[in-house]
Amino acid sequence: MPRRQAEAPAIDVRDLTVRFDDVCALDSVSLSVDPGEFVTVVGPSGCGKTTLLRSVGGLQSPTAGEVRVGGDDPESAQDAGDLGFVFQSHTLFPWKTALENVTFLRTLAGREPERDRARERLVAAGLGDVVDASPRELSGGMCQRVAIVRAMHLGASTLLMDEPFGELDELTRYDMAASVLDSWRDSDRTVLFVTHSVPEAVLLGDRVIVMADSPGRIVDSVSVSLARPRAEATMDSTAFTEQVAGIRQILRRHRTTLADR
Ligand SMILES: Nc1ncnc2c1ncn2[C@@H]1O[C@H](COP(=O)(O)OP(=O)(O)OP(=O)(O)O)[C@@H](O)[C@H]1O
Repeated sequence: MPRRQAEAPAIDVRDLTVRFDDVCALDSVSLSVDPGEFVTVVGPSGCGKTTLLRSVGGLQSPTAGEVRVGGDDPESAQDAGDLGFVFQSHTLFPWKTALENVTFLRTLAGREPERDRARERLVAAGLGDVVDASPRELSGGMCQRVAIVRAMHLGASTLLMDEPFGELDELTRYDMAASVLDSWRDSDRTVLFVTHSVPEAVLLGDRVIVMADSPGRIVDSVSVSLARPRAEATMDSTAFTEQVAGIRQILRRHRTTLADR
């Protein structure tokens, strides 16, 4: 019998509440993500985006509610190599080269390292000259790119990305966005992607989840009606500008000021 339940959502979050002492980071959040869907999450600082991602990844226990990944609990999904992560700051192994960092997670998950393919991915990410360099020889942005390549190379069916482009300069940001979109299109991978940038959320996502704070909650889910494939030029279209403006309006409507708290 296949381990994955065919009809199960890739990610199923039900009535998830996470409290830290007197902070309600997430208040009864529910979210269902279809297999193969690319879902982006935006919201003000402190609204619980990272807590949501960490909960889906099994790195944060719920105070109440439930999280399933492909029908399993997140810990089992992670053990099976079904979950890949990219965090705001990279978590490379300092004693391994860029290439070894990319192949090592596959080995840990019991898969073939596919070194040649890993090398190709690094070259495509503009890292061809530093394949054999160690992280301490690379800039922060280069390390972050290695971490993104590593997550894509792992081949996990669900990828959780938390502000992965935060450390990258403007142009590299769009190069990496294009690379993530290419890799996603060529797979049946599900992506949950947190960003502070509404344009980035619209450029990448099939759907944008809009969150608000105090308490952290989902206030809207907006389908992105732009055709794929999308590229930097997509951002010049009127349809793109309108979607971005619509989401910014939702964010503004739910914005709390310090005086509201
Ligand atoms: N381990 C923790 N202990 C105590 N409070 C925490 C912890 N983790 C998060 N919080 C609090 O929970 C709330 C949500 O934090 P979280 O990092 O999920 O927000 P975020 O939307 O990702 O923020 P940002 O956009 O600034 O990264 C914040 O008020 C934060 O201070």
